[in-house]
Amino acid sequence: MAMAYLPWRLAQRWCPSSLQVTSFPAVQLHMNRTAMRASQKDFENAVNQVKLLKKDPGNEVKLKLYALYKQATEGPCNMPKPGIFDLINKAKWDAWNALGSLPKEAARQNYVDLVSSLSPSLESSSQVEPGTDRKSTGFETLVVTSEDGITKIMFNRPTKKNAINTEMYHEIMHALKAASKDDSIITVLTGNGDYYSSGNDLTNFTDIPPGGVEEKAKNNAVLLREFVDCFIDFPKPLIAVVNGPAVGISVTLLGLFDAVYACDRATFHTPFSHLGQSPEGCSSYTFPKIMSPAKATEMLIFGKKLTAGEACAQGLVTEVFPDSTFQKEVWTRLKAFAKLPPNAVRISKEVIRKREREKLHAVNAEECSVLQGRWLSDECTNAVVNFLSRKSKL
Ligand SMILES: CCCCCCCCCCC/C=C/C(=O)SCCNC(=O)CCNC(=O)[C@H](O)C(C)(C)COP(=O)(O)OP(=O)(O)OC[C@H]1O[C@@H](n2cnc3c(N)ncnc32)[C@H](O)[C@@H]1OP(=O)(O)O
Repeated sequence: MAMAYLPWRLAQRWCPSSLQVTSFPAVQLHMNRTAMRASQKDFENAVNQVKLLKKDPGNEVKLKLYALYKQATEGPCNMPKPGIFDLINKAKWDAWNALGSLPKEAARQNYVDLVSSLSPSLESSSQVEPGTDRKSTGFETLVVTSEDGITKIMFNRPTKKNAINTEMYHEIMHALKAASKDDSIITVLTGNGDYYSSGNDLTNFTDIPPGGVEEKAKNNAVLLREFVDCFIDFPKPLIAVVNGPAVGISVTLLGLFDAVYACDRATFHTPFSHLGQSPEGCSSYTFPKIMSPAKATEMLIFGKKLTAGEACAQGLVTEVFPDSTFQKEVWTRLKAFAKLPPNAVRISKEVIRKREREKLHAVNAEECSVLQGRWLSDECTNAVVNFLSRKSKL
């Protein structure tokens, strides 16, 4: 406990051989780049790099570095457990012991990965400009940034109302997997421009592979299931900052978020029947639980569009803010959340989610299987053709 608030200089003193750190449970820390193996030289460079860090990475990270260093150099924790009043050494022992039997090679790699994420010069795929937040590169459809303990994943196809094309599905999965392993405390999804997201990009239906529509529908059912699984299994608090209207899958997924903040301009619309489709994102299970079966029916079957205020009254939205102050108010709040003790936050999320995880996976599998059939129906085909030929809009 006291550890978490130790000043940087003081913390350095109790870290053996300058500053070594690392990971927590193997789940959290495991390799970013599984195919790669850090050499002894990479590891030594990373150890030296840590000494050059200009900014205090925080005690949580330092503990991780300590544990990974010990694991990489000495193997599994071999020290007697310190007494409960020896707070600092106990925290270090806990961090090291939590790595269990993680192989030295994996610990070395995790150490190098962690240092890379703190130090721009070691990581070619992440760009850190002095004085600004860390901004990911390599995404075509998203802007991903990490700052103040918050990883922000922003849909970035504003001219298409942030419709989710196949590339974006893949990039969101990639960004979520990276966020689950980075040092942020919470992860936020939001949209660039006037929409949060207009849901599935309807042009996803037009590119038919040589195997025909059946094969396309099958592949997309697999993709969708994998995509929704990433939300079910996400280990940190996931927060939606709904900056404007939301449609389809961008609405249904909200039932898997831990908090949803919306501006008063936002609307929530799931016109599945109009599109000849059926609910996904586990909404056939989460929505009736959140808002009562009858209210869920109005949305998911009859396509009733809710205002932000209505969605809040029905429990889908946590709180609504005036558009004029939305960003300022919400981000102030999120920054305060991100200062909470990381382990407590993560553990609480796990306690809440674990009761439902198995059920959610089963619901997801079933919804995707039903949708696979729907995508091959005339009702769905006609709706998509109508939209693409501009005969209909929501
Ligand atoms: C064989 C099987 C393949 C299946 C692949 C599926 C993979 C997983 C599927 C998961 C299931 C998900 C379901 C859903 O999300 S259902 C909801 C789908 N969304 C919609 O139906 C919304 C359609 N869009 C609209 O009705 C309007 O665009 C909207 C009301 C959102 C905004 O209207 P407005 O007049 O303000 O703006 P424009 O229409 O001019 O839009 C600007 C440009 O953006 C394009 N746009 C917007 N939304 C979409 C979209 N969802 N898909 C594709 N394109 C979209 C629009 O066409 C405009 O483009 P242009 O400027 O180029 O004309």
